[in-house]
Amino acid sequence: METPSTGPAHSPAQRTGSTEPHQPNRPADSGWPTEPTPGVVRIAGVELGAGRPKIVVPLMPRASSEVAAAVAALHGQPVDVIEWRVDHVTDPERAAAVGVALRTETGLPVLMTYRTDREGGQGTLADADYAALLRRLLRLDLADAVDVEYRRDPVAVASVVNAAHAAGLPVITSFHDFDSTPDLESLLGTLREQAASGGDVLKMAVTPRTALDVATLLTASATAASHLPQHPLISISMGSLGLVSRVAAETFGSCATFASVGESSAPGQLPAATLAPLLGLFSRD
Ligand SMILES: O=C1C[C@@](O)(C(=O)O)C[C@@H](O)[C@@H]1O
Repeated sequence: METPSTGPAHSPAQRTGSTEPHQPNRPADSGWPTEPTPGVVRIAGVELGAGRPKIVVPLMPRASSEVAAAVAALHGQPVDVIEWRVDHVTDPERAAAVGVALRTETGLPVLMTYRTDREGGQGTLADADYAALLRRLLRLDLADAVDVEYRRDPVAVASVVNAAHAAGLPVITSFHDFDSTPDLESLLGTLREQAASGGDVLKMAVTPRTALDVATLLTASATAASHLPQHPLISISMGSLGLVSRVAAETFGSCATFASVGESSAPGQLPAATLAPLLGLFSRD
């Protein structure tokens, strides 16, 4: 079975195969196929939508001084992609310095995410400032993919989507519900809207109250996997009740799953080292 990377053994040069500045998802740099494979999205060469679900580990440094320790903790851990939770940076003016420190400390691909409290994060930026911050960090080449909460102001969403795509980077659109699990039609509706707003990978993370809610999320995931085959999905039923969605991700068509190393960023995340062998158990390879 294909296994995840373990920790920050990669250097940026190893990742791109060159010592040139990192230009993710640009085939000329890396020898990646020039024709995109349908339904596969690459984050700096890590394929979402092919093979086993990829393990994404959120890191939440508040300042650049915390980056080295956060990255060191990844050593020997199964991790494919780092999610940089920009909303935890105490001063948004310092976010670029944190991103540079991350790039310096690890060659692992970086998914950049900024969330407000409604979306499970710490951020307080209004939509226009949120979009401006993400666009600035993208211009500085501090991410290999960006997450956008698609229900924000459409103008702000479009500006981030366009900036990412202009840079050759994929967009993960997200829908979070920390109170409930919408019904099946609503969940499928959010995925269709995410696709229409430019998402390459579509994510839903919802909260179950009953086992049937978990089943609803899983049904939405399996249904969308066959109806929207161009878009890899990430489907999460949060909390301990929804754990099956994280470990049986592959069974229900989810291309990635979030896991912790140290602090977790959402209810129900397992430690990456616990999750990796469980993903293997559910693998069809
Ligand atoms: O969207 C997600 C998924 C997540 O909420 C989870 O449930 O694991 C964790 C977040 O860090 C990430 O941005």
